[in-house]
Amino acid sequence: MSETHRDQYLIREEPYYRTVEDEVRLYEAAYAARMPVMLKGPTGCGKSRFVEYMAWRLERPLITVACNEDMTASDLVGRFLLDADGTRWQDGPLTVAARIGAICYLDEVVEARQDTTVVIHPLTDHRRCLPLEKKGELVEAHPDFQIVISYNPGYQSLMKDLKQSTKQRFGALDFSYPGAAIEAEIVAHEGGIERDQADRLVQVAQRSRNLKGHGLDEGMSTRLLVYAAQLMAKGIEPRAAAQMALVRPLTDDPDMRDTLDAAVDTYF
Ligand SMILES: Nc1ncnc2c1ncn2[C@@H]1O[C@H](COP(=O)(O)OP(=O)(O)OP(=O)(O)O)[C@@H](O)[C@H]1O
Repeated sequence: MSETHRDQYLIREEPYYRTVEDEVRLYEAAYAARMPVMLKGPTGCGKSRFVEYMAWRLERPLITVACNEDMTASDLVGRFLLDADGTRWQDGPLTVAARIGAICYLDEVVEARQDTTVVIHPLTDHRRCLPLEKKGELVEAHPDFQIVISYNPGYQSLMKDLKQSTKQRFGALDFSYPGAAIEAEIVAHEGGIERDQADRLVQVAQRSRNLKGHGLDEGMSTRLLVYAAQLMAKGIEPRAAAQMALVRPLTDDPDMRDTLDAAVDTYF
């Protein structure tokens, strides 16, 4: 595999990542052991940003796959394609990652069907290999290869959960929305607004998070707070920005919308 091929997956510039706890040290140790890692936490709380940051820090290529329920094992592993000269094998992202020694990040892996998820099993234990059954090849993972998955326990249902035999192949790091001061620092930095405005956005979000399970499936994510901040930085009045970025995406229920709008009005 050519160096150029590997290079295209390298992250050149340091991604902004605000450390929350001990996650960098723990991840580094897991990577050093080439332990598969599961990042658990709600949507938009910094999991993807963390993997990008770690890939940059460790100088490893990063291949990200957004999983969905229509995804098949071939989408991960590869397939034969028909072209003018006949058939040609094309590696899927997991196979590419295993060959070039990338960190392969499977985002929202629980979305994938279980028969798709099991293809990662031989890569996540001592075998560290990937059988390409259709091609009749056994790919030995490059020594730098590591698999990382993200998983939102909140969305879990009986139909959609990872098998124990999958879960128990990973070390897991818990992610959640950071404490108010750190989250405001992130929102101010990412959104380009003053700190006191960011503090207020975080207060609104914290209110919404208390409503989780009481009419809301999820509270406002850090990602949404960054969106609101970005609108404010473009000159949109805070109330309008908060309604557009924080309240409307979250709920279609008129009562809940009024409750959240009232929370916005308290702070802006
Ligand atoms: N600790 C952090 N440091 C820097 N930015 C952060 C941090 N946490 C969250 N963010 C900001 O929040 C945004 C959303 O985070 P990210 O995309 O990593 O979420 P995620 O947890 O991967 O969500 P999903 O599961 O929906 O993919 C980022 O683009 C970034 O702006």
